[in-house]
Amino acid sequence: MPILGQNQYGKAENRVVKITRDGTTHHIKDLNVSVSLSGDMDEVHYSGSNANVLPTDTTKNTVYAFAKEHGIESAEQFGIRLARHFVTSQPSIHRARIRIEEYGWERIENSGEGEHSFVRTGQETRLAQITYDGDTWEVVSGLTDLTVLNSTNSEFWGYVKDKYTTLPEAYDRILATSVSGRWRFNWSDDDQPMPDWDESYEQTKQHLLRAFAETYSLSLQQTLHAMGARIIDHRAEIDEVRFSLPNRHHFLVDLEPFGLKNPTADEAVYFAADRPYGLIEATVLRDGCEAGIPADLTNL
Ligand SMILES: O=c1[nH]c(=O)c2[nH]c(=O)[nH]c2[nH]1
Repeated sequence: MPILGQNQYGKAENRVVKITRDGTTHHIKDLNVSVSLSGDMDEVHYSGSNANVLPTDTTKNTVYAFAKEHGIESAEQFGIRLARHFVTSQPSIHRARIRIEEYGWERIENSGEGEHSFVRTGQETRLAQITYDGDTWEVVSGLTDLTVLNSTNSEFWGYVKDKYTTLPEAYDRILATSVSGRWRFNWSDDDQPMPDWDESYEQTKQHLLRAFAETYSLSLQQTLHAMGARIIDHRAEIDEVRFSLPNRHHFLVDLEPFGLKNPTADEAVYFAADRPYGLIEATVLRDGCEAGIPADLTNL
């Protein structure tokens, strides 16, 4: 009989919005939570016996009940609580992986009573993935869709040229990307003090933004490394950072046909291409640590 391989199951994309009322000032948490469990699941696959199966519907209910019962302190904290619950409460479940996307909301200042109006932030989506096997924790946090641009301090030249190379060397170009990043924490067991997840997230985001802004770039690869290195150097709780950076090319438009010089000393007009795009991906590791974040971030 063919043998069952790796398997996992759970409820994906539970959309949880929690409003907390502090008098007339309200707070909002907006998450997309995916639960994935594995354990003694041979029988349900081989014979259809559901004796070991906690229904995916129950995992969904647990997400909502925990949001009410325990609150959502941070995406990581919420994921840790859920993972611990599934693994410790069900003998047939040996491993839980919780993936969370968090959408940001900003307050709209209004002149009416109370603070209860919000606008979705156009910035990044925050990400967290928590994996627990009853013994060891792995927490990988990150973000996606954080779009950044430097309008100077970027060059690209001195590259390999073959008979297909047409790219002109650039000594002053736009460097733009939409940052997708993941970082792995070295917190792995309950005896270690837990990081302050929100503080860590905010600081890590500031470090990667500062490194992007402050690096005089000779390639997006160099900028990527500077972003990762700055995080490793400043955040002791993080051992590994991986980025996937699409190079959002901006091409100077040829305006000669219209008798216009482009660029001029103080103005330039670009065509912002959406595809194809260069895709620059790399991991930056703390010395002596092993990589754990998969090469393809869509697999995380
Ligand atoms: O920063 C860059 N890195 C590359 O590898 C590359 N390749 C390319 O065509 N443009 C760029 N820019």
